Amino acid sequence: MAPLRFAANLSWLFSEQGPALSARLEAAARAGFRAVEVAWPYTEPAAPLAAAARAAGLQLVLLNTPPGSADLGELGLGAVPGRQDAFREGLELAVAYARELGCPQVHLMAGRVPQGAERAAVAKDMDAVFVENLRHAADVLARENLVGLLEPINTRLTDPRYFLDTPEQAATILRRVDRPNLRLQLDVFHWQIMGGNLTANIRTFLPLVGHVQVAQVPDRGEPDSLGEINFPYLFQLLEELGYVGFVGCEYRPRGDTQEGLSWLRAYWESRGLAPA
Ligand SMILES: O=C(O)C(=O)CO
Repeated sequence: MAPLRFAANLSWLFSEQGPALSARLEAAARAGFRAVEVAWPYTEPAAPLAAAARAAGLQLVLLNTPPGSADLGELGLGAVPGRQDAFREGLELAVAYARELGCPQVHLMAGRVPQGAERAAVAKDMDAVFVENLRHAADVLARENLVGLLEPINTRLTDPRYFLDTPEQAATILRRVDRPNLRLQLDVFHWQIMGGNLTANIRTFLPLVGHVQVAQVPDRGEPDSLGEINFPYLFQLLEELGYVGFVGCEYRPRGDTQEGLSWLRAYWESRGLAPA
């Protein structure tokens, strides 16, 4: 069984280093990471960011398509009717950053039920828009040898208006879009909140999974913080099932990020891996 490869999510970890991604990259490398992910790197030019990642010996493995308009309360545009042009523009930006940064995966954010709309009234239209946008995105990504990811985000605790919120919904959409370079982003935090049954769901949906993210439930802290999920068990399950993608550490440190990484140092030690 190959040990899991962890990626530091620089949008959540190492915030004590300040907002500059270059400082967070250096801190992640010092902590022993070899890979990172960033939600939206677009506030910084791509070339210096790529140089900083190379200098730190880090691979960027995931970034998101842009969130859209804060004024409209948007968090992604993939499934939002009337925003197809903006989704395609955002996709082009994400692809340009992925190309410059050598990032192989793009999280194609579905987005929220628009303000003022009722989910039941717009769900069919949003589903059709999402499928059409995903077919376009898959073809654009394929030309760059990139993978697109669909992430269900829980609507019970984190984001009640998000359009895509269960692995079943995501799997159905993936089947309808039917593109080999579109895969599932398994965020354990969201799956636990939306229904748990993690062992069975991971076994069922892992063939579709291109990326995993972890955080404890309910406080979204470190995997070894007090909560519902037994991560040593889940890490072993992912290894036994032969998962070879990355595991994104997308959680809110209780204090200093480095001090909170004892769970990962313990994992590396248990697998005979000495951080650099
Ligand atoms: O909110 C999350 O879990 C995400 O991964 C968004 O990028």
